[in-house]
Amino acid sequence: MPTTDAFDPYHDLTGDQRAQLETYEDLLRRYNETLNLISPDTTDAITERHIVHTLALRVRDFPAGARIVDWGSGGGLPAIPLAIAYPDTEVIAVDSVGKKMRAVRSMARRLGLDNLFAWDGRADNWPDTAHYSVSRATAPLAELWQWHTRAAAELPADPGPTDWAPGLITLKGGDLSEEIAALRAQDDSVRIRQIPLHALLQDAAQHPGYFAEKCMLVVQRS
Ligand SMILES: C[S@@+](CC[C@H](N)C(=O)[O-])C[C@H]1O[C@@H](n2cnc3c(N)ncnc32)[C@H](O)[C@@H]1O
Repeated sequence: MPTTDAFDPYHDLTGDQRAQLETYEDLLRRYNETLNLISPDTTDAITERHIVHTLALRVRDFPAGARIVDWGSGGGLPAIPLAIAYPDTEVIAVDSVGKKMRAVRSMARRLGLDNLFAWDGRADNWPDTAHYSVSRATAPLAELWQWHTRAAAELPADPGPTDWAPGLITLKGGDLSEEIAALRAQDDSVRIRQIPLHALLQDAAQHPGYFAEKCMLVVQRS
């Protein structure tokens, strides 16, 4: 894993990928005028609050051929930034609100993303499999882990040295001790790691204070 003070969430991205991320920001702002995809308080800081935040997941990589499901994707976060950053993966946005998934499909089409799919329905009914689960601000950890384990498939090859091991990687905020305890009570075979975002994003964020209470929680089978 890169040292936290050197991490750049945009590392390795081509000019085209950076342009796609900018276009996504514009689309998100525009679609948000009629749909509740992101909090209106954040539309002036989309890069930091939504793109940098979700690209923190790039502290490790997702290998080519991986299938990544984003539970409760809303306006495509983190699904769309990941689909842009990892064009050789398949990313599936899942959300129970049909109009949000229609917006995600429409944005994906405009962005020329053919590796991004959107499925509308409840997460526990998703009928497919994935190697990785990601999520931001959707459900308690124990519930996310249930969704992940029901859908989890084995990676066809071992992940590379800079890749995530298969599992759940979720972005959360606040005091997580109760959520973590609830997951341990449900399944004591899991390994849980907490990565604080304040240190990780201190060079990438204009206002690192925003990430003071935020972290990435990584859950894997031990
Ligand atoms: C707070 S929003 C977060 C959206 C997005 N992940 C983000 O970070 O901007 C939570 C989303 O999860 C969806 N959601 C909540 N429970 C769900 C469930 N059981 N199945 C599918 N989607 C769900 C909601 O419809 C909502 O769009």
